Amino acid sequence: MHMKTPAHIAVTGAAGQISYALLFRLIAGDLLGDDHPIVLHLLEIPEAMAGLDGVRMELIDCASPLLHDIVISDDPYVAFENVDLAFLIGAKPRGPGMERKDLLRVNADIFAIQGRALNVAAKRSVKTLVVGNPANTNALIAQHNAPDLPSENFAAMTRLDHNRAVSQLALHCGCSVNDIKRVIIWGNHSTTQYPDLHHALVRGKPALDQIEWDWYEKEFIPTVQNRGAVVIQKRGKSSAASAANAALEHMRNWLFGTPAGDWTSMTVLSDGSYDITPGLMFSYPVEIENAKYRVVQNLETSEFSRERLKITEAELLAEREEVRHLLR
Ligand SMILES: NC(=O)c1ccc[n+]([C@@H]2O[C@H](COP(=O)([O-])OP(=O)(O)OC[C@H]3O[C@@H](n4cnc5c(N)ncnc54)[C@H](O)[C@@H]3O)[C@@H](O)[C@H]2O)c1
Ligand SMILES: O=C(O)C[C@H](O)C(=O)O
Repeated sequence: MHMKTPAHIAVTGAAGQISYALLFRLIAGDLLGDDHPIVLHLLEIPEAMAGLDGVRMELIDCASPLLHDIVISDDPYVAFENVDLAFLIGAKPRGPGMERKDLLRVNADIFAIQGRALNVAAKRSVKTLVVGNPANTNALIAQHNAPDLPSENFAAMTRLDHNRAVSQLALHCGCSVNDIKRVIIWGNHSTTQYPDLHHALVRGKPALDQIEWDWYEKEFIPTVQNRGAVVIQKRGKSSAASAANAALEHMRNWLFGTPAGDWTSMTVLSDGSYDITPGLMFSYPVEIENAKYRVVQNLETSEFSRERLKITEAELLAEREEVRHLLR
């Protein structure tokens, strides 16, 4: 088989639990395929470098034909040198009883520093996915601190919420996830997010004609909004393997496109679509072609939807005020 030129992939928080679920899938070819070698660029804080060395040893112990090299560092300028893709995962997770925005003060600086490092060190075409919470506002900080990189190459992850919504709907309808299309997560990766089924299809027909409104409003929406907290309650730790899976699927769609007739949810810089303040990192339905996303336009929004879009927008505006000092 003809092997391609190695792709350089940065992963931050590389000794953490999401990365532990992601890295081994990357070197198994789950993102780029089994003809695409990978150089991993792993970033951690000094205290976690010993743990990261253990992860490096395990990666080597896989004898993966795709693993071309591993760079490990506690310096983002070293870790991000020449990278094509960056998964910004490293940040503190919330514990039981916390909201994700409680992490803003602790985590925001990380994304200013890493944005500046990407701006200097990464390939000009680097695609950056922010996973660390609060993901939308952290992505905004990273993007602002990387003014020389295209702003459309920064995104935050609402794909886990999207996947949770798809699975909940499939379970309720007694069908396969393959029968579900056009689910949307709007807004913030937080409890104000709006999981919208107004345009969703189940077996090719409108979802809202096949489910009871009461279930949609009183069970489905809160279940998706609170899924992360419930996993934390049960596991004592936040979702990790499902988060790694979502990060991989987000990046795969971003690189290779969304399937015909469907879209995905991705947090990107608002251009004012759907009357959302331009310049916020907001989750939208997107279609992707030739590695470029396009926000799906002209979807009708009911009054019920518009109210919820405003609630999640207001939360993002408030988060942005809190980190104003980190935005250029
Ligand atoms: N967007 C989503 O859907 C989603 C889903 C799950 C988790 N998360 C978030 O992802 C983040 C990571 O979660 P986790 O479970 O892997 O946490 P974890 O605590 O297991 O791992 C985080 C790692 O990041 C490292 N780290 C901290 N600061 C760093 C820095 N400046 N540079 C590099 N590394 C740094 C830590 O040393 C740690 O090893 C959390 O903020 C969590 O809330 C987001
Ligand atoms: O909920 C959390 O704090 C972790 C993550 O954002 C999730 O959605 O599982």
